[in-house]
Amino acid sequence: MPQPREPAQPPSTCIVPPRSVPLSTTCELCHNRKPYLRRPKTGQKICQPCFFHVFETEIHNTITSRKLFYRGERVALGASGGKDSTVLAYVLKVLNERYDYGVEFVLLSIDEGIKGYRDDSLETVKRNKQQYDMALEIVSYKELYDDWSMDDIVAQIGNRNNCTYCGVFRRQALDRGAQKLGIKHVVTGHNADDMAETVLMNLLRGDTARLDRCTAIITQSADSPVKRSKPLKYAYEKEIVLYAHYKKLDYFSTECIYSPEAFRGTARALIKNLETVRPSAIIDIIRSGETFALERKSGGARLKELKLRTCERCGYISSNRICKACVLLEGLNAGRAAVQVNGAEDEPAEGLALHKRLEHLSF
Ligand SMILES: Nc1ncnc2c1ncn2[C@@H]1O[C@H](COP(=O)(O)OP(=O)(O)OP(=O)(O)O)[C@@H](O)[C@H]1O
Repeated sequence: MPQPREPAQPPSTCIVPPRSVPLSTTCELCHNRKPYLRRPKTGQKICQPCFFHVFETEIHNTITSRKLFYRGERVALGASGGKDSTVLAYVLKVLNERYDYGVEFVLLSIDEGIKGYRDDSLETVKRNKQQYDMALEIVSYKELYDDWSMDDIVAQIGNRNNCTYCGVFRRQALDRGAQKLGIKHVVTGHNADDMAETVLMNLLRGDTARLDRCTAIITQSADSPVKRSKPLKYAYEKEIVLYAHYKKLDYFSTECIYSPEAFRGTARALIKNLETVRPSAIIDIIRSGETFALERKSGGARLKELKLRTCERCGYISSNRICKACVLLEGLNAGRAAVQVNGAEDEPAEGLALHKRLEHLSF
């Protein structure tokens, strides 16, 4: 495998202990080599080869115990160029070869159209394509959604709600990209920290229906023929960063330039604080989410009853007459028309109604 480029500087979350911190004389796993780092997940002092081995083996165990793949399967890998999906691509390649999974992985990138962010990260994915010898498919919002890029959307609606648009569009775009490739399974780089955040958010919102299903490693929504899975579900973000750094993986480390969803940011900060005092908090929150025994009320039953049909606007599979992406597009296009007619930058008359509809959409 060709050697990836060295990252410009160590990642900010790198937690290699300073040289002055005394470590026990031998690695706590192999009892042979000198320890090199303290493992974020367990606090064990271990050497670098053991860190690589334990990190990769845990992902392999997740894959096999949950039977994520089958021999001969073609799987699309949601590749954003960021640390999580880059580590996922690299580790899946390593494991596929080491354990002979017999799976074909294809990189699938969505170009949301964010200048200074996604254009740069896509360059990273193009290099990953060469480094990992995987095919790459790029699908853009502009081609799928009436020529709208995220930059255009933010210029029209402002920073509020932009993550909602991006989330709905990206979810469908990944599905459509996979379908274009004739693939029915997309893996994403969601990690343990992301999972714990989601559990906490659903708990804080009192959203028991989502709490019940948000920890599932394999998901398939009622309006999608494509299933999703998260092989990094139990991998700590800090370990992903360390792994990428020590392996000198080529990834893009800039955050999205548009403001993240405030509530998720707060949950993230809380998780990070909890992790500082009790590293197992992340895995404990996921385990709690997995084992909550919730009485299934209307939410769970409704999903099963939903019938698949095609959206009357775009023809793509949907559980409603009009798919969520088209509902959002309708508002955007109405706003664009209003700006063209009035020549004004004011929020369109439809704006308020659209915000109300957004609140009713379940993402
Ligand atoms: N533009 C994209 N194209 C393809 N897949 C994407 C894209 N954006 C996100 N994903 C997938 O969704 C996962 C979670 O995305 P999220 O936006 O939370 O980014 P992240 O946690 O920073 O992950 P990463 O480090 O991989 O960018 C990513 O790991 C990736 O698999």
